[in-house]
Amino acid sequence: MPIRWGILATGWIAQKFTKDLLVDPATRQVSDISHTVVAAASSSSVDRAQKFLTECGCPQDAKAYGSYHELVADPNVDIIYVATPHSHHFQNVMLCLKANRHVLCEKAFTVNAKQAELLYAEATQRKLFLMEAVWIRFFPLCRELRERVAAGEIGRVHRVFADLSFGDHPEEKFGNDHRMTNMNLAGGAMLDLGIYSLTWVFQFLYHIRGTSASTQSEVKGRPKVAASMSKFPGTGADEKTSIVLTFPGKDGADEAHGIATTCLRTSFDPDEHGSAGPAIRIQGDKGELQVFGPAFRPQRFRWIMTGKDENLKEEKRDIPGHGMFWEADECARCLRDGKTESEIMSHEESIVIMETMDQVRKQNELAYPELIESTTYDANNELNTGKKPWLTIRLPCCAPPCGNARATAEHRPAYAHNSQSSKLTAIS
Ligand SMILES: NC(=O)C1=CN([C@@H]2O[C@H](COP(=O)(O)OP(=O)(O)OC[C@H]3O[C@@H](n4cnc5c(N)ncnc54)[C@H](OP(=O)(O)O)[C@@H]3O)[C@@H](O)[C@H]2O)C=CC1
Ligand SMILES: O=C1OC[C@@H](O)[C@H](O)[C@H]1O
Repeated sequence: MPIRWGILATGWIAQKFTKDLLVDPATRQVSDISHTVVAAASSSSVDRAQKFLTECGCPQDAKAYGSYHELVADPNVDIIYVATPHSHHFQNVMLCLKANRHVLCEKAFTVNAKQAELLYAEATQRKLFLMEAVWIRFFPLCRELRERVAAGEIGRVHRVFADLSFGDHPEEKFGNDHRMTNMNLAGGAMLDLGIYSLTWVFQFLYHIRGTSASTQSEVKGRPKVAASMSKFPGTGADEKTSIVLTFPGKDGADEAHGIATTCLRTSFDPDEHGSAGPAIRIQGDKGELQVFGPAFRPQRFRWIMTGKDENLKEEKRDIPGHGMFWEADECARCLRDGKTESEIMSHEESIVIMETMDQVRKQNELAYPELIESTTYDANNELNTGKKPWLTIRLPCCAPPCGNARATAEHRPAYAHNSQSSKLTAIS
């Protein structure tokens, strides 16, 4: 029986994911599970949900709903894919769980770690499957690289650099209302892009530690965090974030460093031909593994071994589609096998990464509005019902401590600075 998916929200990534779900698994040599889409919901309108189903090529009898509440109540849905902005994830996922639905939720999983803990606790208590959709972890390429590094191919890993940055002009490309920059939608480079840089660091300095003969002597532990953020003048969301993580070593020795960076103004690949080199470098005492960006959809890598000549030959792994089906396959297998979490993206690791990002934000005084930082679930709040009056309300950042040096008087009438409480402040 195919796994029956319900899609919650009908935006950009929902469309990519849904089309991937409908790709024949045989094209990726998968035959043990399959997927179908039985419903989609839009908080905007039922027409939008219907249009989405049609455009994605979903089965004719898939149901279109004009609210998230109707979707979660549909008994034909096995698992719901949550594809709203991160600001909404806590409320939307809890809505699904309270209706006893399994869930795959887009990254960043939540706005803060406490929200993540509450969701995972609710899922565990209800024996429901729940996973953060960090899709790259399920790429065959990433599985292979984790295995080869865990097997000791580059020796003990001492340092990982990882970057995901876009060289856009964010004022022009996103403005102040887009989810990438809008504080009300938990905008900013770190939660959206930096999470991939962190994922690369965590895969090699956290996830695989202690899992093989070669990493058994390594300690697995939460990193120390030191980070710097610079803010986007229009809204105060982070536009540049650089994080240095120190992972513990045995008896205080052999610590490893992870350097995760993200930026909305400089590209990981300025000429779009790869001339800038690898976006990810995993450095061990026997050599270095380099992975070419984008960090969110890697296809090429190379090994550079200490003291060897034939080093620079690249290897490539093709993706027969967008690449989101591999995480969906993992969900299907977990449901089939009665698992409530995936070992590849565990609840615990998802929480540790959220805690890391909490620390980065705290060190840099970045707080989101109370509505979206809240850990109080409310089935009927606007994040679940799709009433969006608050979208026109902007949080601010034209004065200390937001650090927005470029703000000028002309910004000020548009924004109400409220850094003390982070509450939304209405503007006319
Ligand atoms: N894995 C990946 O490669 C990617 C993951 N993402 C993640 O997916 C999530 C969504 O991103 P993306 O699809 O690009 O975003 P979009 O803005 O394209 O879509 C978000 C959807 O959420 C719903 N929504 C509900 N309330 C709001 C609101 N107040 N403002 C905006 N949208 C609202 C809307 O659907 P409706 O009206 O139908 O309810 C909207 O279409 C983010 O968390 C992002 O990090 C994004 C891109 C790539
Ligand atoms: O997850 C993502 O990956 C691709 C990016 O374009 C997008 O902004 C981000 O959300």
